[in-house]
Amino acid sequence: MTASAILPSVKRFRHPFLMAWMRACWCSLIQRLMAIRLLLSLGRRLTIPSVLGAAPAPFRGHSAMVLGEERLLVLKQNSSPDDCAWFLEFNTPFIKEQRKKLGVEVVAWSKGVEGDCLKPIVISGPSGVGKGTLISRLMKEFPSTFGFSVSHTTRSPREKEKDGIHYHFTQKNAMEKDITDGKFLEHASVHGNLYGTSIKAVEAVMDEGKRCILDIDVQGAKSVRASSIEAIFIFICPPSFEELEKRLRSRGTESEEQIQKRLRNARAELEEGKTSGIFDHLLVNDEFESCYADFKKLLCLEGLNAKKIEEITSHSASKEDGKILIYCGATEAGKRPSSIGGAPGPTTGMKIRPTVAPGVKEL
Ligand SMILES: Nc1ncnc2c1ncn2[C@@H]1O[C@H](COP(=O)(O)OP(=O)(O)OP(=O)(O)O)[C@@H](O)[C@H]1O
Ligand SMILES: Nc1nc2c(ncn2[C@@H]2O[C@H](COP(=O)(O)O)[C@@H](O)[C@H]2O)c(=O)[nH]1
Repeated sequence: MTASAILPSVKRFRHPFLMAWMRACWCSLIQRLMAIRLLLSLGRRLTIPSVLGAAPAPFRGHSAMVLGEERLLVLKQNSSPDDCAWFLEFNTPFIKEQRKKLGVEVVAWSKGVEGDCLKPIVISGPSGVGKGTLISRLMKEFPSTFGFSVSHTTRSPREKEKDGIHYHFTQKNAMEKDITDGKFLEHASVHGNLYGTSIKAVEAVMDEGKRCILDIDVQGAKSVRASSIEAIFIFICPPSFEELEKRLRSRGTESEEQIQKRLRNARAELEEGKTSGIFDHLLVNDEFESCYADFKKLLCLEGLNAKKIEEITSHSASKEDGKILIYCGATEAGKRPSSIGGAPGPTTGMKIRPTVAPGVKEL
């Protein structure tokens, strides 16, 4: 029996985060009864929130603790290290923004990702400038360092494109539903089709311990910039508009109508890429080898400069089966928590340590 099965009987007494916790987790009967008692004791009319984000698979057995006034840390029992820590956010900046935007109560899941992951890399630029070529080369040279975030799109596959590798090819209705359900980090209508980065796509790369690369358009880059994800934003420019057109035509994958549309959009994208302030770096892809060398230099420098997670002093939490998960709390009052990001993406900076006995441990 899932927690949602008991919801009708307590609908008069609703509390956003407790109800979402009960609905989303498979809690034990005792936990459910305790939660109902708590709800009854609240004695006021509250609302059931919409649950956003890619939720953990249903699980039995967990421990949980409230972190500050923003989120709940849920530790799944008997799960692999890359799937044991989840955050249910109920009052983070993202939640406040969504609440305002959607006009309803919301909570959101964010998966806890172990380690001090290096910042994801967002690459944008007009169609045909060579983003894909640069990324392929990088992935080929450093296959265990970088991982590509496989986007969803409603456009038809090109001849050599494979589902799940180049894109997740999907239908508009299905993608729109997933967007409404909060499963996407960002999405945009590009050249007449829907494109988007699912939270799962980014998590899949992080679960492999790799640095995530996103090839997305300028609108998508703007959305990621506005989110809590800390990434490096790179805009690729062509040496000239004529050369861009030449490359787009020589690729031979678009109809004349599509080429015209992409070239029209390129003018606006180039303008925005250069002037909007979204991008940390602009790279001109003129001679390929020299551009690729600059691209690598830039990533290497950023890697060295990547902000280290601060030392952790506050929260800690226990997990059964001989493992303790230590949550990175704020170091000083007023400083932001040292775990990074959060819904609509994963929360990085978790530290999971094996130990001889379960129990809460101070660092
Ligand atoms: N520096 C370069 N000089 C000449 N040709 C290039 C260069 N870089 C890439 N190309 C070629 O330009 C064409 C477009 O490149 P690519 O497909 O990588 O562009 P893209 O930016 O990923 O496009 P889209 O946004 O449509 O996916 C390809 O045929 C590629 O081989
Ligand atoms: N906002 C997003 N834009 C995306 C995503 N995946 C790809 N793109 C951009 O779309 C255009 C066209 O791509 P094509 O494969 O049809 O040539 C290109 O600029 C990509 O950067 C995404 O997930 N979100």
